[in-house]
Amino acid sequence: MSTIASPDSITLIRPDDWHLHLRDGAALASVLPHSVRQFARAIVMPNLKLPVTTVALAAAYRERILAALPPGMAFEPLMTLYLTDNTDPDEIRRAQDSGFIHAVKLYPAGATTNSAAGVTDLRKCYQTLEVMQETDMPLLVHGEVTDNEIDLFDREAVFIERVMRPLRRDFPELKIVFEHITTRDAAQYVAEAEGPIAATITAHHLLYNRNEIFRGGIRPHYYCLPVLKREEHRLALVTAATSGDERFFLGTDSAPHAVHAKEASCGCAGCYTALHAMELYATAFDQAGALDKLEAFASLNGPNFYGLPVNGGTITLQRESWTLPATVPMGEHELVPLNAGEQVGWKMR
Ligand SMILES: NC(=O)N[C@@H](CC(=O)O)C(=O)O
Ligand SMILES: [Zn+2]
Ligand SMILES: [Zn+2]
Repeated sequence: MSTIASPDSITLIRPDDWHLHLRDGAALASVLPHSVRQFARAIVMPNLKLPVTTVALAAAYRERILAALPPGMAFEPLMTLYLTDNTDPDEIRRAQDSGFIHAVKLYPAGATTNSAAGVTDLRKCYQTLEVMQETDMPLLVHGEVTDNEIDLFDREAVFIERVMRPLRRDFPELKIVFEHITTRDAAQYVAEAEGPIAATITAHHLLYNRNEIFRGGIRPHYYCLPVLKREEHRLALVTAATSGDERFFLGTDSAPHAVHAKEASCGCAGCYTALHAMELYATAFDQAGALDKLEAFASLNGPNFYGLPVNGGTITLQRESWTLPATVPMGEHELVPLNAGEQVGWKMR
């Protein structure tokens, strides 16, 4: 392994982002260069306004992403399909044959941004899940129940009991990624479960607890789903990410929303971190005294789970303070990145 850890500089095998929102159209063109600078590949989420429910839609979306790449920049979009109550099991076989679709995403209907077309009852998907298990197609899970009786902060923990355990009992060989985990419950569940399961962890859930949403007033740019949790949960996530356990890997969940959609009476969920993702992860691992564990988390564990080769090339992160811009363009609008106008203590070279 090529890791050279030192207090002021770290060189890693080029990392990937295993959970990313790129949107479409002019917004896609604005945000894509940020991820391309940071990552060699990304698992691209299918929650467009018109969800990416078929191989044909995924192929067209992939072409739009490739067409929006800055000239001379290499980046591989790893496409996903959006699971619905009606996903045809044969679509999974076509997806597996396509070679460019690497996973299928479960959004419980109503759980998050553009999830209205999501799954209302997982039992409706059992034939499709059967084919996924058989063909080794991973299921990526937004793991929150949507029941209004369940407290917002408990929705991930309740999901484990109500959905994840029955699902994994019925499909023990199905590859599952528990996306953007936010609780000690989820970290423990993934660490201890039998069979092919992994989890992505965002930089913001490693760095912040729920106080951040309310520090000095309501701060919509720290609002995402699943929502930030208590400090004890943040600490459990840091422990998981820095443990060296190959089940945990990097997924930014960078989720661009225009500033007017975030700073509103009913603001959208999502934090934008594509601009400075590796810097934020370096900060979190550095704070934990675990920079030597960053390469496994960012560059090795993901490809290992997905059965893809590790990237060639390296990136270098240096301890150096720089100021995040207040806004960046997003098509005809602007977006406010996480940490806008603040100092970040690491810089990617
Ligand atoms: N994470 C978020 O808060 N938002 C994501 C959707 C998601 O990943 O749940 C988005 O698409 O905006
Ligand atoms: Zn999600
Ligand atoms: Zn997401």
